Amino acid sequence: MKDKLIQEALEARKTAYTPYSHFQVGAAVLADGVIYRGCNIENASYGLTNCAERTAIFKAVSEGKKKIEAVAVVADTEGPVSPCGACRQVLAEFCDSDTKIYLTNLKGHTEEWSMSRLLPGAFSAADMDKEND
Ligand SMILES: O=c1ccn([C@H]2C[C@H](O)[C@@H](CO)O2)c(=O)[nH]1
Ligand SMILES: [Zn+2]
Repeated sequence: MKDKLIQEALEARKTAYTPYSHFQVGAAVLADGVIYRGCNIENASYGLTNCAERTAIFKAVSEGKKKIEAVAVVADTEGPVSPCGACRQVLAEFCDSDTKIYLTNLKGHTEEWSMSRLLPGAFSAADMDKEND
């Protein structure tokens, strides 16, 4: 599944919309036996850009898949790509702490991370259980 997921992330990367940064990223998430692809989608208003990881997760969730079982991300980076903080938090919402996250680059330099390593101490719904007011 690891190789398949990375292959799908590479395919997804080809659809990236990056007229501003020209930095293409691809992601793929596995949910209930189905792989959802995502690419980064930029905007003339730069801050509205959506990363590849979030595109893939949002596609899965919008199809009713709220449990992500594995993730792959690829970009043309020196070493394995490093997801941004926003994507780490969004991944944490739908992954378990031991969910495997495959980070790689075009040379095939791949690292296998866990969700909890990618974002230690993620904010979660449990943090809101306490009475605040
Ligand atoms: O993990 C990452 C890091 C960056 N980007 C995108 C956002 C923007 O389009 C471009 C440059 O930051 O790369 C992703 O999609 N995922
Ligand atoms: Zn991101």
